[in-house]
Amino acid sequence: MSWWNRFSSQAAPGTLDRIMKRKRAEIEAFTPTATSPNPAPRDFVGALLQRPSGRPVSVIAEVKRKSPSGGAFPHTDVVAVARAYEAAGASAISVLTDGPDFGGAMGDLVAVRAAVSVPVLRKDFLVSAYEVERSGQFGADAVLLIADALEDSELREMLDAARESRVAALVEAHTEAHAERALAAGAELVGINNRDLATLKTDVGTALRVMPGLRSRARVLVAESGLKSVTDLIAAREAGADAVLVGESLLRDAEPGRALARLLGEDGPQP
Ligand SMILES: O=P(O)(O)OC[C@@H](O)[C@@H](O)c1c[nH]c2ccccc12
Repeated sequence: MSWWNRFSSQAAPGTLDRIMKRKRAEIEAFTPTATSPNPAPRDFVGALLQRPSGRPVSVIAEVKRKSPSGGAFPHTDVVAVARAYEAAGASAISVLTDGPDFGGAMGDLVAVRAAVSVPVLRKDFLVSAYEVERSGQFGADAVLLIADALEDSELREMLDAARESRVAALVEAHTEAHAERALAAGAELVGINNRDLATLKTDVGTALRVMPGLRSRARVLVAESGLKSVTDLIAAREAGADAVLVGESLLRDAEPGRALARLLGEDGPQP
């Protein structure tokens, strides 16, 4: 890396910092709506632990219209893609609800949940217990919490809110230190993100290095980001993953459902 690149990447605020600033400003303007009863939650943990036979791991398949690292994806009908994922064997669907950076909306979560019967994860940059509760009211069976971006006290409050709302919480970390913070705060489901959300650089070795040290203490381990092949899934399984979270490599395909079937090793009838 040249001195200029090193200088400019240090000088520029990281992507995660930029998004979290926006999210923390948004929450102030967030007006509570009338609360509706939480619909019967679907069992996210059970879905990830019941690995269908013959598959290396359970897959949480993600829908998003764009991303800061990947640009725009060719599919805009996230409901159709979610249906195709379910038909191809996804154990759960991850729905990006952030608008500015991922082209999503809460309406996508509601529409996807109505269209599939597997559990649905709300993927966003949540900053408060109130948003966790509200996610459940909109039908999220699980929420993502990003340990690297939250204080310990926030993480605890949000985990409490998730338990009260009967919403599963997948706590994501990019480093071993943040994964330890997640466990200390009481997280049972831990995701290791191969992508550094500050620099957007992805190293699929990250989860493989960090997961073995967490295996005995996490109920569910998920390897996240940058996964493309059956080999990647087998490596994740061998490092202790129960599930993987995959978006981009499926969304780049003309047929994301077929791409998922291939990833699960089901490329048509076996001889
Ligand atoms: O599209 P990919 O590289 O397969 O990655 C999916 C998912 O892991 C990624 O979208 C993600 C992981 N953690 C996040 C936090 C916020 C936004 C997005 C993410």
